[in-house]
Amino acid sequence: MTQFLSANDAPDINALINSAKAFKADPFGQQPGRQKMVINLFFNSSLRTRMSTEKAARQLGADVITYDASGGWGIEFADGSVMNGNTAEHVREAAGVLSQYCDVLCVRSFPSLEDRAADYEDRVMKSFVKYATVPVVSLESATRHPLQSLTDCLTIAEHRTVARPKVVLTWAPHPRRLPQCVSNSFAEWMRAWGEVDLIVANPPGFNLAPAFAPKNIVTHDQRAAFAGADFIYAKNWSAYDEYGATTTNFGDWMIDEEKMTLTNNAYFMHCLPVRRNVVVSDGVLDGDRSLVLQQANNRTWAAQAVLASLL
Ligand SMILES: NCCC[C@H](NC(=O)CCC(=O)O)C(=O)O
Ligand SMILES: NC(=O)OP(=O)(O)O
Repeated sequence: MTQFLSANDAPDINALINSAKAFKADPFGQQPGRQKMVINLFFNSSLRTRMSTEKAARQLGADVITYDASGGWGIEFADGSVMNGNTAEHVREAAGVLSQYCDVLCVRSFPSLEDRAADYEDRVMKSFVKYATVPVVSLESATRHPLQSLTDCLTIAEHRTVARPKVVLTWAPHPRRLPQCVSNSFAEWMRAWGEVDLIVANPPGFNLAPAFAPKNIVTHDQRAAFAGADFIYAKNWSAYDEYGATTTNFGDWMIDEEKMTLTNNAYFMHCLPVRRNVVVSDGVLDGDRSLVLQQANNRTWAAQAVLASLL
């Protein structure tokens, strides 16, 4: 692996899952990070990604610097721009400088949700890849969250009781408009992994980009989708078609105990952070089929598998 931005960068997902399992069993078992440096650059908030990636780097023997880029110099991404506005340095210099300070560069940069073409070009992440001379890891870009998705594969692999579980990715209400990244990436990885039957349930107008969720796996009937499901993966996302739009007219999309009875005693999954009693009821989140804390734990092992491969 030379970078980690999408499922395309992981030619063998089961090998990564097995590597993550090995680190979970023996966190300090390999130290490919000794005398190496990992830099984490965050343009947006984080709890899990920040802590688990730092922990992963340290357990591999690496040193790690985390930088809150939202409080730093404004970075320019447009080529040929006359920089007489608010941006103080160009990504060409920023990426070039940081590459001299580290062996792996990890970046989080959410979408604008204003300009679909710009967001779906993944310009920020791609610019760091273009101008960095070290491997780049996505900590959630404008379109994807691959470390979360690898974690989700690991968590499903650990908990499935049938070879090919039914997995439902369901839209859920939220008071703010959120990125499509987690959901795009989850669908991308489930399909690339090829070991689950994936259905995506969302209200009309909220279909994900067809490249991630083709029409034949999408339904607008959440209750029908839940029938016989082994895993329910909940997430809000804003609209792709009417880009960035959301609704406060949520309808009956929150996940609660009654809906979970439609499933095959399914596990409940969410990447966190989650809005209680908006996305999911307390009863489901605190219930014994909720995997949200196990998922957050698995973030460390997934990050360790990826960083070990790149270091
Ligand atoms: N990294 C995991 C999710 C990050 C982000 N969630 C959020 O912004 C939630 C914020 C809130 O609940 O206000 C998202 O949906 O992509
Ligand atoms: N799941 C996840 O990425 O959480 P953070 O946004 O807190 O890093």
